[in-house]
Amino acid sequence: MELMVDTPLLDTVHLPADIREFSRDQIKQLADEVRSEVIDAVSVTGGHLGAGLGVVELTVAIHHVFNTPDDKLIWDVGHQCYPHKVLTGRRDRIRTLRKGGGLSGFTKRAESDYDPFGAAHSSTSISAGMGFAVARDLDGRENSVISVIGDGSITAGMAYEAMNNAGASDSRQIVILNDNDMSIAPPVGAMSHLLSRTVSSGGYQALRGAAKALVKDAPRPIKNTAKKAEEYTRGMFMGGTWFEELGFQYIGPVDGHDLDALIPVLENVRDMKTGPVLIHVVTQKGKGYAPAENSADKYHGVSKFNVVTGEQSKSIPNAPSYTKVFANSLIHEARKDDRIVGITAAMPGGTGMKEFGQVFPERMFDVGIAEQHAVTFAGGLAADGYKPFCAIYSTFLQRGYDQVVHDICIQNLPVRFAMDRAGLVGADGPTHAGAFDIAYLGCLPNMVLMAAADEAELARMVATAVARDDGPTGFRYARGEATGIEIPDDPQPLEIGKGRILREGSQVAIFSYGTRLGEALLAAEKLDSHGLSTTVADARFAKPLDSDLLHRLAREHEVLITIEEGSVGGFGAFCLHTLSASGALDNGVKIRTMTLPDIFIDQDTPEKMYQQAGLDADAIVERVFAALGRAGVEKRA
Ligand SMILES: Cc1ncc(C[n+]2csc(CCOP(=O)(O)OP(=O)(O)O)c2C)c(N)n1
Ligand SMILES: CC(=O)[C@@H](O)[C@H](O)COP(=O)(O)O
Ligand SMILES: [Mg+2]
Repeated sequence: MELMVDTPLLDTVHLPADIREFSRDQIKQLADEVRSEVIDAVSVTGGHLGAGLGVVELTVAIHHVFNTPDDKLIWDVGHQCYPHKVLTGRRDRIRTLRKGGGLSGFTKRAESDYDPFGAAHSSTSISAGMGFAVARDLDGRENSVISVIGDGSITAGMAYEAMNNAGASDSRQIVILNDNDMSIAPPVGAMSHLLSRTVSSGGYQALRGAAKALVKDAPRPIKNTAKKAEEYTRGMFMGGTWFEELGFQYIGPVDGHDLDALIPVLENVRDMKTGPVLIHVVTQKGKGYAPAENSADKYHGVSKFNVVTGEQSKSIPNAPSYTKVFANSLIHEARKDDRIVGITAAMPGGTGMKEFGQVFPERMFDVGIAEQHAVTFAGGLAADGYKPFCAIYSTFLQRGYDQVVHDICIQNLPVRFAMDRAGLVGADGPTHAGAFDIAYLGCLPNMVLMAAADEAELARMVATAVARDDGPTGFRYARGEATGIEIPDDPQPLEIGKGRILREGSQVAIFSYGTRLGEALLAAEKLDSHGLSTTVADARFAKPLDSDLLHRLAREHEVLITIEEGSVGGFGAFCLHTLSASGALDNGVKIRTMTLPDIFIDQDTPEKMYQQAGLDADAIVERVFAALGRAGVEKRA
């Protein structure tokens, strides 16, 4: 491995066992070297930087004090785990982060014994930790279980479910609350206010000041006692009470960058053999790297960057992102209709709700990492006459699924679900793929489902969703850049359940749903060159399907291909159900459904992932040839 930074101490460390006997000064030097290594590595890989920089000292201290991997260390979300990976035998691969065949950008069981539980969706660590703690107790083991959860992630309902259960149990579990007063954007909600009051209360500060003055020149033993008294007072003033009422022993807040404070606290907690403990650690997201510290988002997610200047490499886009098109379209519609409101679950930037909120600050709501609440909150708004657009990535909407069924569809409430990141998303890998929304929403009565094949279609689908006020609507669109085609100035609503034909042929029909349309048109060109006249149609709707169009394609062609950027059980299945119900399959049409394979696909570039998934133009051609029993086309280069 080519060393990019000067890390003489880190070079001697392969696993945490190598740092257990380090002196305090060595631990401090090691933390500095780990920080340099992470900055250098992410400058070439891109990825999540700010969160990891904020937990460098905490990571080194935990692995120094606890006997990992026997002591279980569970990271919430896992985007902050790069320092952890550097210290747990993966430094040699750290520059493969988020690349095809490389390290995952999150913790992953299959990757290391030091990753006892995978993550990426937030707020799971306390629940998982309790599972490990109870298993330990049932086995009669003595290991520690440490869950590290951020101030953003602890706002999600699942964290309260876990604390409610853990707080009432006598299972020894350590929860470290990493409070950096940031989520992806600044944190929102009452919990965030409670935490930020923790160290800033007037009364606490006054008492602290008086105590400090009293013991300023006192001998060390008195100073130490005063320090303990100060810590206890601090905890009593604030959040500590709240957590203690839940059954956790609260310790903190502790400066998460001060190893002289951190290590003794971790050692004490390690040696306590009592019930659940919550250590409130205060850190700074992006700590130790000025460009991150000084940026609004603390370099939460970055592309490759220049280490000296912090300047990120930006590719010049040929087209706006689908997110941008969504935001602009919603703003355009909201200017005409003041009943339109926008909702995000802690992702204003990623969903485009930030732009919407800049124009309509009183009509945009960031509810924190709380997708379940976001959905039913939207339901309440819709039930009382508003037109809520719930902008939640496809993958994160999974967190609010029962709310979609129970609160929205059964009551047939006109909530609009704007599902960004549909399909495969690249570097974030399987945990973030928007693979299942067609299947999990298409099976729900009352739901209308659309997929945008390009940005003009997305703009029309936003208009369609605005116009549909008699039930729930979902529309999906891909991560990243759109196609560059022109967007209508005043997009008109689509006719519900109507698809469109883009290319007429007579032997093969490709019925596409979503942005695979581009590959379908490419495949049609290739098939034509092999003498196979090919029709290409865009379904636009997975529910209700354009049944007339589907039956026409099945009736007038020898081969019918359906294709979607979704799992089995989605658009293709709906087509098969429809054709089988009418008996149209009896006429011998050779129908082949092309979906994502029934596996979780590891990270790579989206193009490579779709190639692996068998959803690119060559794969379409191959499926047609196979259906016709003809020799396959020349193998792709
Ligand atoms: C269920 C879910 N919703 C949204 C996200 C997107 N997300 C990733 S990190 C993050 C913020 C986490 O904030 P915090 O827990 O405070 O960690 P920090 O980045 O501050 O270290 C969000 C919203 C997610 N990973 N999981
Ligand atoms: C860690 C996490 O869940 C988010 O940061 C996510 O990686 C954002 O995804 P996008 O980069 O597609 O917005
Ligand atoms: Mg945070």
